[in-house]
Amino acid sequence: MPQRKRPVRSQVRKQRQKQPPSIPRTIRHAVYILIERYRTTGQLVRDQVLELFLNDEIRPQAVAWSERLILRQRTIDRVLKECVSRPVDQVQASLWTILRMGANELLFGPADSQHAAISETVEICRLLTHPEWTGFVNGVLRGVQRLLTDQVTKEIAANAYPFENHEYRVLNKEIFPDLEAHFPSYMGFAFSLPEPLIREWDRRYTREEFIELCWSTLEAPPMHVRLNRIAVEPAQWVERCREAEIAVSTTEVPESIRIDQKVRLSNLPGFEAGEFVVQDIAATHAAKLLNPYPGQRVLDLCAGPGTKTTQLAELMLDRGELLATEVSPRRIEQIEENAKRLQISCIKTLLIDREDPYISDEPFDAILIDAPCSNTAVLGKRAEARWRYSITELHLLNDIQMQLLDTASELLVEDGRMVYSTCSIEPKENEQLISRWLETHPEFTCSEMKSILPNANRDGGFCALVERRENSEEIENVDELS
Ligand SMILES: C[S@@+](CC[C@H](N)C(=O)[O-])C[C@H]1O[C@@H](n2cnc3c(N)ncnc32)[C@H](O)[C@@H]1O
Repeated sequence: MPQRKRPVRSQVRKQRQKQPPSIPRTIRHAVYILIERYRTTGQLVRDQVLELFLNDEIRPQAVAWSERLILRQRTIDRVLKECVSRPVDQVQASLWTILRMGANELLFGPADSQHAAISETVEICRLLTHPEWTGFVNGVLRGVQRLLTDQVTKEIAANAYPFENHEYRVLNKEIFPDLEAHFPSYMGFAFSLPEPLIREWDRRYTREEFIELCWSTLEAPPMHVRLNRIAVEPAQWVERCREAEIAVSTTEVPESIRIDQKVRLSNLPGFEAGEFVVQDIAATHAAKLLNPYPGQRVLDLCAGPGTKTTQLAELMLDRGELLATEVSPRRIEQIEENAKRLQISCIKTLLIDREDPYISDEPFDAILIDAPCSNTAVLGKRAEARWRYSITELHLLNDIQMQLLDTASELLVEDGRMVYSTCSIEPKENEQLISRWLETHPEFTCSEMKSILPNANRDGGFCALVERRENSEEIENVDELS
């Protein structure tokens, strides 16, 4: 992305006088504010959107447009560079944001709104009191429009980019890298993924698997809810949805139900009564692998916002002690809100210090370590996560993950069980990390692993059961789901 040159003092004064209004006047203006704040502060769109004055209808749309822009940023930039005649590093960063907004709408919005996409984006320049930008923005966006055709194809091609439903929208020029000579590079630009991740996936997967995986990073899978089995039977809940004419489907996991239409959570049966939480099927495996019993003393080490904590409590039939620890005060609040809504009383929360995590003098029977990770198994849901991925970041995460395993192992009773889980598909923070940790902890062994690749219907993820060697066999069972 182009870097803004350091402004001279008189320009700073001029810019201060030209402060844009803080209350969004239009949806595009809201998108501009959200993207600029994300660019300059790193604050996530979802975290900042409530600070803007937006009505309930416009807010989700502004979030969707902004997140799509962030997610498809690399593809958008590739197209824009084709249409911008001046050197890209001479375009101011906020002007580039406006170009990205227009290109986002042209490339991914409905075909019949192209005229509005250009004229309304140009209007943003005036709203921001930059009338001098209008001609340039208009010219570049008309260039993007000229690249578009109304054709789609099922095949990847250097003149086509992934659009929707596994179809590629055809451009009238080959602007992406040549497929035969530079296949991974094509994938990076067309699917808007960072180079280091593309290189990893190219090494690990066949071409078909690679393409399928990249498609899964573009859109969130359908929403699933996990029913609170203490409060409700799946068959009854599904029946109540059908009576309320809400389309849902049962899945291979009895308590996980797919929601097949757009609906507010509060309009699903039993929201207030705590009959369900939103949770993807892939995320349900870790707590089940830990399999805590009623009456046990259990630790959920990285618990916020509490989705798996409540699942552990349900498996314990709300009997015993379940300590949920977190380093984030906001996430502690969320765990407490979730426990309250689900009417679960065995959960206690504890805010801990990242550097010096004192948790308890008493050991635990079972421990879940749902570690912070690169999120590569849920990229379709987390628009910004792909841009955090790097080898350096992975090393930093590995240090935290190793530390969490150390902390947990010291708090486990002699015959206790611990499960390490991530929402990543990177062996470096999954299988390989567990192997490395076991090398320095020969008293432990891994007795089961589950690795799930994401696809159009579900997230991916990883979980591993780790037990003390005296009480367990060598690896019995490695379960690979793809
Ligand atoms: C993958 S999320 C956990 C999701 C949660 N288990 C659930 O199902 O809702 C990882 C969490 O670990 C927390 N975290 C990060 N570093 C930590 C540490 N050193 N100790 C404990 N928690 C940590 C983060 O704040 C984040 O909430």
